[in-house]
Amino acid sequence: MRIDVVSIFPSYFDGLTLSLLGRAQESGLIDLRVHDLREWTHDRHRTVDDTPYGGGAGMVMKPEPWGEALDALVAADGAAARPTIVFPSPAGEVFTQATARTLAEHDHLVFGCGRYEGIDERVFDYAAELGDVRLLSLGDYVLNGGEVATMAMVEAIGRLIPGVVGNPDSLVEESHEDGLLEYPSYTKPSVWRDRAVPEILLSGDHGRIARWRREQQVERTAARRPDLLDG
Ligand SMILES: Nc1ncccc1[N+](=O)[O-]
Repeated sequence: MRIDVVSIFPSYFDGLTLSLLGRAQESGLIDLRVHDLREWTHDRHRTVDDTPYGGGAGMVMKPEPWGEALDALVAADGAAARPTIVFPSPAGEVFTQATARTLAEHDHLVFGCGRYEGIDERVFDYAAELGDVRLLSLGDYVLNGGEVATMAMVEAIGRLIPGVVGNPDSLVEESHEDGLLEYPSYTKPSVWRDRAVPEILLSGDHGRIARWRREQQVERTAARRPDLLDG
């Protein structure tokens, strides 16, 4: 999978080159390319924003640099399939594990990180000519830009790509994989500060252990995320 990220703070993504995703990039499973939006400005101040039409506080990201960036990144893709172009936004649909699974199937993702009060709306419209546009949100709160959300989404998507995570079984029994929160985990010592590991887990009875774990999943989900049980 190729992932292009466009941001005015490209160094934000240095973290993605570490550990799991770092190894995936070395092995060629993920081709991550981070770009500075200012590469596509032509004035001395490398301007990327301006005041909003209609008034209002803050600044809006200008369409021109985004248009040139998208042209460069999608065209570079050659005749390949249309990319999916993600704009992280609090005004987007919520990004979930299901979204991550879907996007992990794609060959080329482009992430456009907005800053300020956002990106000129015509950019999303133009982007739809180049690829499948998705405005996605991590949740109902406001960050200063799309970079942190892009880090989270790239990690959630990247780890689902076959070969990125050492043991694929560890992807199966995770929260949200089966619509429930994951069961509690324990390791040695069997007693720690007078707290013992549940006896059932020491029994060796794998059938009973599986049933206990499922009960724990349902109990925890009902207590912490009853909304997941409505589905
Ligand atoms: N919550 C957000 N706030 C600002 C930019 C992006 C966001 N998001 O969740 O994708």
